[in-house]
Amino acid sequence: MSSATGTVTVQQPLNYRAGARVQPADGGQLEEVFEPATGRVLCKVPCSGEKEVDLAVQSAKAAFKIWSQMSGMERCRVMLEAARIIREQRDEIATMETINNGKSIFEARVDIDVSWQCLEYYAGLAGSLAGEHIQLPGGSFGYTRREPLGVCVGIGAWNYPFQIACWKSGPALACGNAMVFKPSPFTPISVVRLAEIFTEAGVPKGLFNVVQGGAATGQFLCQHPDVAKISFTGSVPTGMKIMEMAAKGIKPVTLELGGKSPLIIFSDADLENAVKGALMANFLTQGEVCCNGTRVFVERKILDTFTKEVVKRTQKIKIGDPLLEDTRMGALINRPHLNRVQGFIKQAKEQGAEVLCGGDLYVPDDPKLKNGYYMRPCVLGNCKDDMTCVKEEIFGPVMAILPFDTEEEVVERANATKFGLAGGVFTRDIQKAHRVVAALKAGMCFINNYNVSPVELPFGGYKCSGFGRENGRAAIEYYSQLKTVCVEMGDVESVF
Ligand SMILES: NC(=O)c1ccc[n+]([C@@H]2O[C@H](COP(=O)([O-])OP(=O)(O)OC[C@H]3O[C@@H](n4cnc5c(N)ncnc54)[C@H](O)[C@@H]3O)[C@@H](O)[C@H]2O)c1
Ligand SMILES: C[N+](C)(C)CCCC=O
Repeated sequence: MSSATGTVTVQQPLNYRAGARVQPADGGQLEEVFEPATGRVLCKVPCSGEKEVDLAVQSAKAAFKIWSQMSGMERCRVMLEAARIIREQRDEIATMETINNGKSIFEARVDIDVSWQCLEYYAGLAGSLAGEHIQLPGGSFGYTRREPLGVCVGIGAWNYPFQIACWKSGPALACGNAMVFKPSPFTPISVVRLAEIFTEAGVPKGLFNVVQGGAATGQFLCQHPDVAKISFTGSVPTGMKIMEMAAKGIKPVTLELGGKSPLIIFSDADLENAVKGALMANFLTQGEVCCNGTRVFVERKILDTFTKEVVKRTQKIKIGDPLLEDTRMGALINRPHLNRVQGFIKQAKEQGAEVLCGGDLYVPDDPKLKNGYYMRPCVLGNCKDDMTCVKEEIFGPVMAILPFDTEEEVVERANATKFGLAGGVFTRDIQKAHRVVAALKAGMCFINNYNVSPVELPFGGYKCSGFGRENGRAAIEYYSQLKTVCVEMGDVESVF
């Protein structure tokens, strides 16, 4: 694949089954895949039908028999090798991600680093997965075994295509499972590279398969009788459908869904860090980040100073060709999504919010970028809690600033949402910081920073933002099951 913006075409098949790229056995409708930076079509991908989904699941089932019998240490070695290859190919994979997603190359490299770190982390855990030994009366005893689930399905969103696949396959494979992964039809490219890397590293052929397609393909996967678990990253409405399908087969699910997270800035915060934190909380990946702190509550005493500084720095964000080293904001994922984000800004204005900066379309000077999906990052002032822009997930570069007066008031307002993915607080008062995060109804809270993602820390939501956890030791619980064995050392005392 050539690597300059506007020059790429993707020709190889993007399904991956039994250790090789394949055309789907029953590929139906063709999905056009766009390069967000230019609006060009990168390729057309056939959506996998029921037959291809079944072949992928059967391929995973066969590999599961081998992989699940290997020791944790053997699995560890293979996963470490996969992590090493990703590290070695970091720039190439990051370039693919940027071309398909539109995010800056600077950020894509960070995503790839987080990806190999995730595989390394779970490789490290694989060798120490163990149960317990429990003594019982008369010398009898019991023990528990941590066993894999079987074939797990991963369904991903388009904002972190490679990273999401690693966050799911890392713990799944470490626990001895196989996986069939379906990326978003908007970003089908980089995950196939991950599949190749796993094979190169030495996983049994078929252990990690990729099927391409949209909702229909996803449904075939979720409904397949040989699938043991579904791990989904995406929107709340799709999450509900996934849960309904999983319920029919009593399949466990992990749901990583949307958010509308609060970021609370107290007047005693280090202003420089708070401003940087607010930008990190809103403008990574063009604002298309599930855990973004898009409701920025600012203590009234510092509202003007904080807002002025945030606006000044937001206006300086370098937008443009995402493959250029100094670009910090690339293109949104596609035209309909850009229009949707613009619609939210229009509605915000109608409802009385003030656009303090940005929000308009951005047309780069470079002629090859003129059909790309760019907009200027936006800061909204004069926001009220009941405005649509404050209640709904926009999933674009739009920050809403809301003043507050007391701790009690801001905690109540921060929690007044159906979502509960993340939250953040900036203050120098350590007791206040811990008190506030303890009161926030959110799964991932940050104190004096935002949107950092160490793989050692569990990540996941409360309320409508989902359940189950990715990353950290916690994810092991969601990719394994516990078998209890009760061992009698004496004679059977029968009641009959
Ligand atoms: N919590 C997290 O970790 C996290 C991370 C990234 C994105 N997200 C959320 O994802 C959303 C944006 O992503 P999106 O637009 O790709 O979400 P989406 O729900 O439209 O799609 C997500 C995935 O589900 C598939 N899908 C759609 N309908 C399906 C169905 N009926 N059955 C099975 N699969 C189906 C899609 O093809 C895609 O692969 C946002 O709400 C964002 O907050 C959450
Ligand atoms: C890596 N981040 C920035 C924490 C994002 C995690 C995935 C959410 O969309």
